[in-house]
Amino acid sequence: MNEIRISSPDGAAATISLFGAHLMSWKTADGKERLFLSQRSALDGSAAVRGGVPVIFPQFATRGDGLRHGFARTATWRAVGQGDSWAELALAQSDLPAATFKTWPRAFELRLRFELKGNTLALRYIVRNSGMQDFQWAGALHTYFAVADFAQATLDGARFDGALDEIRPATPVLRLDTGAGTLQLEQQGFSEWVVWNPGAEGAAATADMDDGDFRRFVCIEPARVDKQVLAAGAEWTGHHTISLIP
Ligand SMILES: O=P(O)(O)OC[C@H]1O[C@H](O)[C@H](O)[C@@H](O)[C@@H]1O
Repeated sequence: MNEIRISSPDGAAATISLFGAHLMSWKTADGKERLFLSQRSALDGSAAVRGGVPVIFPQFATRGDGLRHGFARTATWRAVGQGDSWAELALAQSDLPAATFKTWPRAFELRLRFELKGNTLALRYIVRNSGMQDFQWAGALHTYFAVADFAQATLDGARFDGALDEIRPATPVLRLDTGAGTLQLEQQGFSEWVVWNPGAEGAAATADMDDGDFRRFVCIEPARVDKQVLAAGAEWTGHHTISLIP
């Protein structure tokens, strides 16, 4: 998979794949990897990457009759801008294979911008309706945070209680103690946080995950789980900003 690397002067670094505009790795300046990536994940473009930050569009999970979690995570995006510490990728309907376009025949453009500012990673997600008709879409930034031990990690001070798949209100700020530091998660523009971990049984039933992997991550996803209208010519912007805090 073609990848872009960005870094900040203090040594933070990130890797983004054009396949899915997928953030594969984010290391803070202390050299610690902050995202989980399954060692069993297909990394050849044959399936969505299991880990990192999958970009979900235009459907969340199975809430619709389109592809599970949409097509953006398995589409090949274009790099449209890059500096040392930032990169921007785009996907429009003309980038999709005809068979995929047929499943969702709308004129759109997505833009994903990744920027490192010291120990902060800023993601900006833009959805543009470039057509003449309104459309409905749902989406998310399905972030897999690496944790030292899922049973010990806390979110806003509370431990997780086994397998979970929760939709929570979009409070602007959450604090995740990963066991290797505290991350502050901020979102704007989305409607929910989805918090997911498959637990032992779910991990064992997931082909592209090791059985014990459920201990190594928690997904906390700024999301818009239900489809909402985006008017013809309109644009939506969402932000997900993650900071390692002292
Ligand atoms: O296996 P995937 O298609 O990547 O989906 C992984 C998970 O994504 C979200 O977090 C959903 O809330 C879960 O219900 C789903 O299992």
